[in-house]
Amino acid sequence: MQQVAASTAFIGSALPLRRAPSNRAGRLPRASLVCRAQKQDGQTGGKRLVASSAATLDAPVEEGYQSVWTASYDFDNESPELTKSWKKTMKVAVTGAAGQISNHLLFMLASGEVFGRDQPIQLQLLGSERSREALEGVAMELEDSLYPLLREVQLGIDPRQVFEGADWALLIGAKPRGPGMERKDLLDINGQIFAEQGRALNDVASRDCKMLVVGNPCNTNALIGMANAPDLPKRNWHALTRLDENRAKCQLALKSGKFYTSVTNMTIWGNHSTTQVPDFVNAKIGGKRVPAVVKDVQWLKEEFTPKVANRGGALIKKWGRSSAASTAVSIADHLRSLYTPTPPGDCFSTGVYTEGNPYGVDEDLIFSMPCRSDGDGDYEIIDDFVIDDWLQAKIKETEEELLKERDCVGHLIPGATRAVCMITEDTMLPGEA
Ligand SMILES: NC(=O)c1ccc[n+]([C@@H]2O[C@H](COP(=O)([O-])OP(=O)(O)OC[C@H]3O[C@@H](n4cnc5c(N)ncnc54)[C@H](O)[C@@H]3O)[C@@H](O)[C@H]2O)c1
Repeated sequence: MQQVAASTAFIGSALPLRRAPSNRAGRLPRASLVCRAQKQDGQTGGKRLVASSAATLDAPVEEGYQSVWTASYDFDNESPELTKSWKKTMKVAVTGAAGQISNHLLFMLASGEVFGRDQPIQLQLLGSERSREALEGVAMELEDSLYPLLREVQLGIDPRQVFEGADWALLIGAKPRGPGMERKDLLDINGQIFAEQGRALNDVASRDCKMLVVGNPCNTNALIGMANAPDLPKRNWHALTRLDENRAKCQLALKSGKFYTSVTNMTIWGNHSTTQVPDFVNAKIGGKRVPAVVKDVQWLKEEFTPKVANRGGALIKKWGRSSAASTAVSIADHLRSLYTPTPPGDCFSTGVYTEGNPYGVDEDLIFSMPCRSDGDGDYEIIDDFVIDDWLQAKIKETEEELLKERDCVGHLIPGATRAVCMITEDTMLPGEA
């Protein structure tokens, strides 16, 4: 018998979940709940365990202490060789965990199809006050799915607790644009969320934590998060543009009549907005440059680009809600691209910090660029893309939009020299109708 103890924190009244691996014989863990009270230790800054007792979920907690739900368990393991082959548990924090995108993504993460079938994970799920109940529902579904790699699930509404020790933070939760809300208001409202989450990650996440911002406007939210997390590596911040890349590949495959896997070296430049630039100049179909295969240059310039950039809005019109499944798939693709060596001559798109970029883009933005990886979780910007006049002008346009966005959120960026919002036009996000 091997004993494994794990602890999980839920602040509030929800039931924590945990999953110890079942062994080959299919035995499941025996779980027992223990309620603990913890208080911030004034001297060390760490948490000090002050009480531990079997208790009910409603047990009163002394003032100044936080109630922390801890699940600990024993389980029979007659197959130690199996667990020896597993990697160290990866802690993956997900925000907006009760939302539409997460509803698809969490199950992909727990199944092992993203980080690998030998990679146990712990999910640390952040919801908003309003989504507490829904979050518990999500957790119940995860528990019922019996994923052997899912070792533990933590639920909470305080980023400082949910991000504790995170190796990855998938920052999906954000407020949608309400009726009559202008883009600059959205930038401010969501920017505040990401400033707070950046500070929390800075304080409690793993020192090598990687962040993927999905919540819109994702490039500028990532910039705000990064600026508020000075102790974490800036290159570890990503903004999701993989959905746009996938959409672009789909359109080129449809136009050329070739299977989508033949579309390679496809990148999206710039902002995840309607100014994004799907790059058909460098993309290839069957190893040939796109314009050599799709000879209709007018279609490439005038139809392909807006089709990709407005795909989200078109989908909302048809379906009445925004893309969630394909976004979750693109998040999984994004993560896999960082853990799989990029084939020679190919690339993937991600919004990354522009410091030292080889394309002359302003050096203090989160900007989508062509990247490659050795499969170690890190990446490099590919420096030999051909930038013709058409591409140059388009890249400039999306860069200018991001510079304006940055000025609008100067009040959320420590040390920013400009905080003047000059956004008058109301550019849409790709997911807006
Ligand atoms: N980058 C991309 O390619 C891309 C694609 C699609 C959607 N998005 C964006 O992703 C975001 C989420 O989309 P969705 O469809 O899942 O939305 P959703 O409304 O279904 O879910 C969002 C969830 O986030 C929660 N939330 C709000 N503020 C929070 C906070 N401060 N902390 C934690 N949780 C919080 C909400 O309660 C809600 O449950 C939106 O901003 C959307 O625009 C980005």
